[in-house]
Amino acid sequence: AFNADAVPQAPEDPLFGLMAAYKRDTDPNKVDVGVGAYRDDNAKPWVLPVVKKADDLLRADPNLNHEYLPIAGLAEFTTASQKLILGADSPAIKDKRVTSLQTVSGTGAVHLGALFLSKFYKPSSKRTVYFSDPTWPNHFQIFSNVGLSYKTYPYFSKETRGLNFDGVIDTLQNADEGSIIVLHACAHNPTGVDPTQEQWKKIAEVIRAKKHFPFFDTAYQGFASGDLARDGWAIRYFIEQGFELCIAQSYAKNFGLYGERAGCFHFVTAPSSDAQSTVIRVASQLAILQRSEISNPPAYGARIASLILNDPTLFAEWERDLKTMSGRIIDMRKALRTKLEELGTPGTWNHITDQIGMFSFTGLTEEQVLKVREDSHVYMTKNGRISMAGLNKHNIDYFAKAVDKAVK
Ligand SMILES: Cc1ncc(COP(=O)(O)O)c(CN[C@](O)(C(=O)O)[C@@H](O)C(=O)O)c1O
Repeated sequence: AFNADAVPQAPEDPLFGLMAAYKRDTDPNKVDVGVGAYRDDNAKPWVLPVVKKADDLLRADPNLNHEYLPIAGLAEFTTASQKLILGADSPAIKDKRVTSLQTVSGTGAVHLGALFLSKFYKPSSKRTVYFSDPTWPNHFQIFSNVGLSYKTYPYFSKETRGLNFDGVIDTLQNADEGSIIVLHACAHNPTGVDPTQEQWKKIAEVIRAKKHFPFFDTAYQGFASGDLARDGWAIRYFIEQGFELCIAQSYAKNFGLYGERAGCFHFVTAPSSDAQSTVIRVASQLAILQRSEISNPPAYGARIASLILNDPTLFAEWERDLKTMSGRIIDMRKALRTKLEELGTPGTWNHITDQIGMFSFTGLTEEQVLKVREDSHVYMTKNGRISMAGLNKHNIDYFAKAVDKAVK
């Protein structure tokens, strides 16, 4: 007998709880700056025009069916995904040192990587995973679920509201040799603070010196700078430096395929004479894990993304759609900073425009976050993160006044 009555109540997921609370709120002025999902200037979800076009093409295909995909997913999708994040001229692709599997979005890729490492990365010795503090909250439970213990490296400086670079370096320097280091490739969630290229080079030096293993999580390529190659710079630099690493790649945001769960996992091995046979063995073990977890990944989102990634005209249109999203977010950053400065809201607000990507780490305290929710029906995560795409011409004045009221 199971005695399910012994199962304890789990806490509600903070983010999905916030989304549900927002949906329940009937106040006409309510503002959702919670979930990291793009909204247009009317606070509506935005189906990228290029995704609509790809959808029409897909539905017009008379050979379209609902057969299983291979365990590793749609090959034209994973191949195109490698080129997108590594660069078409990547030495890792040329040397066939990378293997990729289509996953259940970014979460599935982080999980598959964590599961693989828990089984094969220095299994006989103590392994520690390091996350930035703060990080995407789901990182903790994904890695704990596969039995890997974790610590954090300081990442955000409250004083400068920028990167605590010394904190990063010192902690990685003093971490046990050969730790797994989870790094946000660009548009850090939740802080919107990224290392400069010079700082990335120093971080790579420490990771090399300590024989750490880099695990990149990229969920916002194209959102940080609006330029896909630039947003992939850190990963490409590490590859140039010859690192062996993992990459979890989400297409939720940059294709707006949130609920279709389109993503990819890449394992890159270091240059060596038997790199290709290593990658083939790694691929075989990843396939066994994927088979037991999901058997094979969902087809629709990958087909849409693959059509766009593999067609130069659609790709160019996608880049324009990306600029529409990243451009509107930047406009909202400028507008919000200006409004808060005009209101004389206590504190400085340059970090709203200094930070990049989808989120702003406002600096609001937990009680101010609760206050802005109770008084003004504004929904942001309790760490003070706001998803800039939740703001628009119609609500930004109201939002700025709500923050001003909570902070004063
Ligand atoms: C750093 C990071 N990595 C991976 C993911 C997973 O994304 P998916 O599985 O949908 O591809 C997110 C999404 N994080 C959120 O945008 C966020 O609001 O933080 C939200 O979708 C979430 O799941 O929490 C993320 O921010």
